[in-house]
Amino acid sequence: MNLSPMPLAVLVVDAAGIVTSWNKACEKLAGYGAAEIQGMPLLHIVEFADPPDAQPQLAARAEAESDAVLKCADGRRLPVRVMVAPRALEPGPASSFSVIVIPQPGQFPARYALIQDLPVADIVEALPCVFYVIDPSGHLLLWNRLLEEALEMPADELPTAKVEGFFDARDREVVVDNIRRAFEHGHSTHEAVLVGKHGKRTSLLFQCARTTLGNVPVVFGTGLDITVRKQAEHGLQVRERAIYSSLNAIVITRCEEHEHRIEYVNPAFERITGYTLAEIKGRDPRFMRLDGCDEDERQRIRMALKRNESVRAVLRNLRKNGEIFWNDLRIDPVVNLDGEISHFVGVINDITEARHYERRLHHLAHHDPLTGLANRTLLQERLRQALEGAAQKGTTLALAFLDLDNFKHINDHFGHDAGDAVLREVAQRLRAGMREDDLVARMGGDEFVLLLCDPTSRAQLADLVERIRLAIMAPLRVDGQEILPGTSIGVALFPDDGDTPEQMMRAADAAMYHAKTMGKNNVQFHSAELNQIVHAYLMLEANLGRAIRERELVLDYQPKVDLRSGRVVGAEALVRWRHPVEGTIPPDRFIPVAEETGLIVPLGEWVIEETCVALKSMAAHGLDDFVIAVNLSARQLRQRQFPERLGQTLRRYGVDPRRLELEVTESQLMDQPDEARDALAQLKALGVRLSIDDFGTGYSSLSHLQTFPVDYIKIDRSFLGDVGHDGHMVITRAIIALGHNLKLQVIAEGVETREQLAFLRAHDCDQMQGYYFSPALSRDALQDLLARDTRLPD
Ligand SMILES: Nc1nc2c(ncn2[C@@H]2O[C@H](COP(=O)(O)O[C@H]3[C@@H](O)[C@H](n4cnc5c(=O)[nH]c(N)nc54)O[C@@H]3COP(=O)(O)O)[C@@H](O)[C@H]2O)c(=O)[nH]1
Repeated sequence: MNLSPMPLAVLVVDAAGIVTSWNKACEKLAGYGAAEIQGMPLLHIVEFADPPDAQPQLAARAEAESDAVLKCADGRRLPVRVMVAPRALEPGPASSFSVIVIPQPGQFPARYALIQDLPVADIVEALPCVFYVIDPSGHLLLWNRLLEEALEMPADELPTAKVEGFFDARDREVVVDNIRRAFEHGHSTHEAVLVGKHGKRTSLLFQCARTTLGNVPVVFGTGLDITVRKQAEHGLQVRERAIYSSLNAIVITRCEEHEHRIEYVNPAFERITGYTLAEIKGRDPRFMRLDGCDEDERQRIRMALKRNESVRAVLRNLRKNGEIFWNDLRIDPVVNLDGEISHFVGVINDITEARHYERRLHHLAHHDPLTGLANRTLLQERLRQALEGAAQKGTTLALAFLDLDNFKHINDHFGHDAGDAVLREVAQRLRAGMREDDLVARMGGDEFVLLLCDPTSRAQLADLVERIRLAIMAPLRVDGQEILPGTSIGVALFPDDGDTPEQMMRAADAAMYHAKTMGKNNVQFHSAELNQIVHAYLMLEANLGRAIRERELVLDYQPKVDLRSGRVVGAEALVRWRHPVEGTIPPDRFIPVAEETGLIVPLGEWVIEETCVALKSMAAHGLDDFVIAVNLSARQLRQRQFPERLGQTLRRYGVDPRRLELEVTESQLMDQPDEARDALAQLKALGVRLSIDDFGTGYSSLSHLQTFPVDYIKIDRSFLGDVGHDGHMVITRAIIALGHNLKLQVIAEGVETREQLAFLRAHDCDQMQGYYFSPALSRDALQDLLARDTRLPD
């Protein structure tokens, strides 16, 4: 080992205490040459202070400090302290020792005497920091390799460059100031960034001191590379600013023995909660909790904190002003440099607005916007829950489907605003009739549903539903006009009619359909037979459209006979459905379905076209005064474009309008007499004939009757039923007289017996129609009958 650069005096001795080597500092201190000392026993030059008889072996002095005297070459006895260090890394007896000799205080040689031989240049080069010497002109006189590396400049370029140019422009003024201060006051300290020739940036902490080289005052010093620390500091600052500026509230708690105390909250926390850091520092963050709420979430947080785990929870907290806010909270443990969890950081996201919005959306998704009632989705959810609950508890449940009667008519006649007002009022009436636990829903259009939990008995349920029906029937005024709503109600019961939502809905729907077909405005309970009826009805509905398209419908014609001449003067066209499987289906089974579904419009158009074909064919056979009557449905009559379309059809087929008769029932006319009168007037203007069918059943007032532009009235066949029945005969006679008074021809329908015929003839009725003469015939059969000029016998 080369001991020469060491400033301490060190001797190396073997286990026997013989000097094997020593350093320059030792030479200087004791004044011996190397050759003199080599091989000398240590005790010849070092005299330990302890008495000779108690002197321990050298090994025993290891790691201990002893007072001694160094016997110098010039005879001086220098008081010293001696340290003996075994020269072995492993434990066990050492084979040699380092003996460090340190002069006692006050005995030290001049400070630099020990180091004057040290290689200063090497030391400066090896310094772990930048070294520099600057002259008063601001140029470098001396520097080390680290400075060259930082400046990315070769040694020969450095002396000519001014020092301030080595720095970042922002630091130059400070640098110059600090160099000047060191010249003036002897020292200065500053941080600055050195910028290398190729852009390398090094942050340095400069320590400057003044000295003189010869006569030249200089500033010299070191620059410690603090780039890494600066970057770390910068990173910390950025993170601190980020926490400070975060829109999410951040709370940092210190955790000590499972206690959590607030140490820091950022401005967003202060803004969201209303509490300042000063107010809540040291408190447990749970002081914001809302008692009695979100217990499960809070329990999850407690468990996670106990296990030092991250946790996310959504709970309600209280702001300082007492307001509740929804807190989407994320808590994470913070590990310190020792790997221990010292803190927790909580990020609070105020999701109150989002929650409200979510709730609103949820409400919108589950409620009908017009009435505020539950919608189909919510009904299905609640029905499922209610069925599960009832099954568990063994209770009953009722589901009632309500469909407003003639709602389309309300809309068409009073306008959509009035329709909406009716729906809102009906919703209100339904709500008023329900208990807290029951549910009222609107399925869309004019369909409502009631979910009635655990009705006490079927009779009471029937009573309740009937009261609801009556409540809905109460007149209401919209824009000064009186509207009379009505409803058909179908009821299904759990467990009798189904035990799944789908079965219950189907059963209630079927019962409601049945109520419709039973003449509307009534209540029907579901039953097995009803199911079949409704099934058949629905099948009919599904197949009728196809029947029209596939031409499965046919027209038969029932002859009408002039009672005076006995001649066939016309016929009534009656539609039949030749069903490929079920055979002939009579019109009174499918016409109401067609009415209900709107299919009556295309069906009615087809009937008129078919009648035109028949009339054209008859005209071709010379029967150009023959009249065919067709039945008009209420919907057809209400259609605004109907008269125009009829005119086009007649023209297209080249049919004389006087050959076509349109039959409209008395009740259709009396439903809305003013509208009916206008519609009839337009039809009359085309030139067609008009008759009032089923006369006597629709309670028309004479004043109305006078104003309808019709040609015939047809006495309803119920009045002819029993000729011996006084009341019927009186009515029939009166209708004939009334018709003649109004200059109308009177037709009797459903004539089945000779007695009826005789009665009609006796009372001067104009025409008859009925099985007595002929049932409805095919077109060919009718043409045959006409060709043979078959007449009614006298
Ligand atoms: N809108 C449309 N309605 C139509 C059309 N075709 C028929 N209908 C209506 O269907 C109802 C039933 O008609 P239908 O089963 O054809 O019965 C008619 C006759 O067959 C029957 N009739 C005729 N004579 C007698 C008789 O002596 N006795 C007796 N018991 N019944 C008899 O009466 C029905 C005709 O009635 P009406 O229309 O009132 O003249 C019926 O309401 C038809 O209107 C159509 O194309 N469109």
